Amino acid sequence: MPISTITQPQVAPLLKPRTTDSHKGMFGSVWVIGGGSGMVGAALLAGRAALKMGAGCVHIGLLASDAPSVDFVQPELMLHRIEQGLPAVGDVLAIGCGMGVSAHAQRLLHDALWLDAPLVLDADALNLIAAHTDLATLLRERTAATVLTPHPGEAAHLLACRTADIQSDRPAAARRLAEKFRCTVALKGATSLVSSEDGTLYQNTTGNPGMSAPGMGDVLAGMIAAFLAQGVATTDAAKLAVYLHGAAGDALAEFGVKLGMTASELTDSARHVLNQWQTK
Ligand SMILES: NC(=O)C1=CN([C@@H]2O[C@H](COP(=O)(O)OP(=O)(O)OC[C@H]3O[C@@H](n4cnc5c(N)ncnc54)[C@H](OP(=O)(O)O)[C@@H]3O)[C@@H](O)[C@H]2O)[C@@H](O)CC1
Ligand SMILES: Nc1ncnc2c1ncn2[C@@H]1O[C@H](COP(=O)(O)OP(=O)(O)O)[C@@H](O)[C@H]1O
Repeated sequence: MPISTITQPQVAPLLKPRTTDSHKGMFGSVWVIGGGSGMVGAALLAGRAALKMGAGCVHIGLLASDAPSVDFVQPELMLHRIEQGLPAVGDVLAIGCGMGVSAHAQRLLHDALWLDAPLVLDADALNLIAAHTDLATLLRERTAATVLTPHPGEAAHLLACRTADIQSDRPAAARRLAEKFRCTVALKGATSLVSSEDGTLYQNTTGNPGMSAPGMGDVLAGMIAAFLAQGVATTDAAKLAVYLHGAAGDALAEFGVKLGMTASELTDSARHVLNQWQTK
């Protein structure tokens, strides 16, 4: 099956310019659940990215016992410590960033998979699904939109193979994941691939090695969630986010920010690129 390349003219119009009488209620609410002990930053990065991609409101549910109650860098975010069950999440839930694989994380993911709301599953949510067949079954049986965002290591866990096997035939891996779990899949890495549920493949050519830095995947998960919350269709949201994420990295590289690029800088760059597209 041919693989089409994602282009700016395809993805830039997917997010419509705002009307003059718009209000925040029109742009959806995103919840991010993750941030276990020592990895609160992953959930903050995802939540900040969702906010800066235009989501109407963003809540972050943190598992860490020492979770902060406010993000002083981005006080627009609403932070919650999740001690027990899944809260009433909004329009879209991104779950897994820095979440860990504790029994608590496993229970939260179990309940999330039952939700009739779009989900973005990243990082430890993927590792948990790889490790627990009941979660994998729930995922396959979901009817609401789901996007999986594995890096090659996570993809290998999900397909019970080695990272090298994934890398040796990335298109086959992306398609197998989409068909196995009946989801849209963004298989990350240099030249990320997006597969729709039916196995249609799209390759992304934006991005550069400066992006091989911690937290970049957390930002991508937040971006996809924000676009879903704003009404972009599932596979389109993944394509838009993957292309824009790479383009934001390329814009930073053009300014000489290569080695030492940070995920926070990439988020701001993505906002800049997105706004440039909207004014053209
Ligand atoms: N600030 C924070 O709080 C942050 C927290 N974070 C959180 O940390 C948690 C652990 O997530 P993580 O991805 O760092 O580790 P992990 O799942 O063991 O995978 C690493 C292994 O995967 C592979 N691999 C990955 N990419 C590859 C590629 N392109 N190409 C090829 N292989 C690739 C490679 O495997 P190998 O080649 O060794 O088999 C590599 O050794 C998670 O919850 C995350 O959200 C992070 O987001 C960072 C910021
Ligand atoms: N060499 C590269 N070229 C293009 N994109 C890259 C490169 N290295 C990393 N990326 C992108 O950065 C992100 C890294 O995500 P991930 O591995 O999940 O990191 P983390 O877990 O630290 O957030 C992915 O979207 C990936 O496509």
